[in-house]
Amino acid sequence: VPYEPRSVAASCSLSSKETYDYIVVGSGPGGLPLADRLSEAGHKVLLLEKGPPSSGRWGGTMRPSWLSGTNLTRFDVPGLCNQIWADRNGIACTDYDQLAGCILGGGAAINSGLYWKPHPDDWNQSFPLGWKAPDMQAAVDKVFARLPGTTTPSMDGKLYLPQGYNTISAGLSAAGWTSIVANDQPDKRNKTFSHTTYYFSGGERGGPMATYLLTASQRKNFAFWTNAGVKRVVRTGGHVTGVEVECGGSSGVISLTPTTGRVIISAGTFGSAKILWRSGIGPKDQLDVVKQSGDGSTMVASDQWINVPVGNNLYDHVGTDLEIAHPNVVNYDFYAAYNRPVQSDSQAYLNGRTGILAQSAPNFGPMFWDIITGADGVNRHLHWQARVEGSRGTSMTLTQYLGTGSVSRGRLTINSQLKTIVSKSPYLNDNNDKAAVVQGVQNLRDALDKVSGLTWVRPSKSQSSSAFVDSIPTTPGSRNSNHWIGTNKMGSDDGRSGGTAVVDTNTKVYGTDNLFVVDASIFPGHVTSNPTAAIMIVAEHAAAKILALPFPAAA
Ligand SMILES: Cc1cc2nc3c(=O)[nH]c(=O)nc-3n(C[C@H](O)[C@H](O)[C@H](O)COP(=O)(O)OP(=O)(O)OC[C@H]3O[C@@H](n4cnc5c(N)ncnc54)[C@H](O)[C@@H]3O)c2cc1C
Repeated sequence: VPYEPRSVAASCSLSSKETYDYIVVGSGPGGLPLADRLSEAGHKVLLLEKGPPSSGRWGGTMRPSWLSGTNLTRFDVPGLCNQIWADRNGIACTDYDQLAGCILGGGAAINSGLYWKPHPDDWNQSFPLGWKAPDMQAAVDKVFARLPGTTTPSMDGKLYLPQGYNTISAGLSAAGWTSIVANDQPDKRNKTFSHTTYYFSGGERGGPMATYLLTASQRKNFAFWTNAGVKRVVRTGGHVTGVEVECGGSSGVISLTPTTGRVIISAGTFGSAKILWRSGIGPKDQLDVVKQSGDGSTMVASDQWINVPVGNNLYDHVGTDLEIAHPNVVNYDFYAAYNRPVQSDSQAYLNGRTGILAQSAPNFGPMFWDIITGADGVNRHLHWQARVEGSRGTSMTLTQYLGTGSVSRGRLTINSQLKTIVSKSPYLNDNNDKAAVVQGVQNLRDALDKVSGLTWVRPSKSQSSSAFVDSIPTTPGSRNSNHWIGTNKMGSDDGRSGGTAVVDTNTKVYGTDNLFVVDASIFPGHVTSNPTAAIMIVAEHAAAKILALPFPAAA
């Protein structure tokens, strides 16, 4: 029943004649802050989520037997996050060729919870005017006031199995890299290292589902439905009047408040592009594919199509995995913790939210950073994350992400089964991007060279950094980081007239007057580190901009 404060989502009600001031599509780190801020401002808001509930708080039920009788699911326990690699049935979206969460919370229900205040360059290098670092500070503060994050997720304040962290950080320190508290010093991301910051709280995942969604759900002017997927927006020219929703095997149209209603699409880098294409918004070649698909007979007429470059500007952190081994490193079997947990560990977690299972699998840390200035004068940011995982019992994998400053881009397209496809890989299409990755690998090898007892597994001692980087294919299968951005790029260069942008600097889709996109898909370029915090910050900033926008005059 809509409009009652609730602890679980209502089921969809397609015959409802209710109208809404805002319909927010998608409950990831983009959609949840929006839904909260818009309802906080007194508007009548409906949040539509395609997937099922995740966290026990919201009625989720997927749990191993040792969580029976609790209100916890696999999504709530940080140490069980690796389960996504073992079993993603009913959790991952099936209509993309890449991994994404189609579940309440989106990526924030299934990810490892790594959580970073962005470096000023993250905004300044690629975001448009109005979205530079000083403009974003208020939104940064709002997000971190709601969700401060922690470097010690276990409720006893201890870090468990820190041997890997200690080994690598001692090596970096000896090589002159500096220890920082990452979220206290977001501008220090050059030859620095820190403990891992998570958005977890109370020993559980928490995150936007336990903050923004919680406050929204307490308002009578807020409703949310799970298992309710949006097929397309319904529009007349540039004015959206509602959304077509599919749930429980049927479909129907949920309408906006006439004239002043608005739709915010926050369905993620793949999902938001797909909804736009199905709504007749995108490049002609992609709309032609939709026209030929099962959607064709009910698709908006071609003279109503809005030609903007949806799907271009696709990017993801370029992942490059190195592996070392060291006798001090202690491995923990997080996969076994699902069905056969070490009794003392599961009890510690259940009794007081303490121990190794309050930390993300597979035991991350340290995190470290490097900035490489390219021959083109651009500063490229490298984020490194170490985790206890690899081919040996004493291995650690050191993953390098190339983010801020990278200029390579790919393309997302849609096929006739309406599945989104990464048709042009976005990794290392630019020589200076590649040179930064190679230099970063070399800098790390130099830094860890003197660590006594450390063995390089990958690359081997004899392989050059350049040959090593060349040996890894530049395909999503070998390089993806699951940090996809960019398909609905934000900018002031209107994509209808040869520009690169799909949404303007108020996040409104060009050619429409009440359709917005707010999620990772609007990022013009990447940020330095794992993007969840940055996406929430973008959502806070967008909420303020959208709330300040005047409504169109009544016809
Ligand atoms: C395995 C994994 C690990 C990761 N680890 C980290 C990490 O540790 N730290 C970090 O910062 N980032 C991490 N990320 C990345 C991060 O989770 C994503 O960048 C982020 O969730 C994207 O946010 P979003 O709001 O743009 O989209 P999403 O989180 O993808 O949310 C989109 C939501 O929209 C819903 N949706 C889609 N289509 C429709 C539709 N048609 N109708 C209704 N609803 C729809 C989806 O079900 C989903 O809930 C990870 C990602 C993955 C997959």
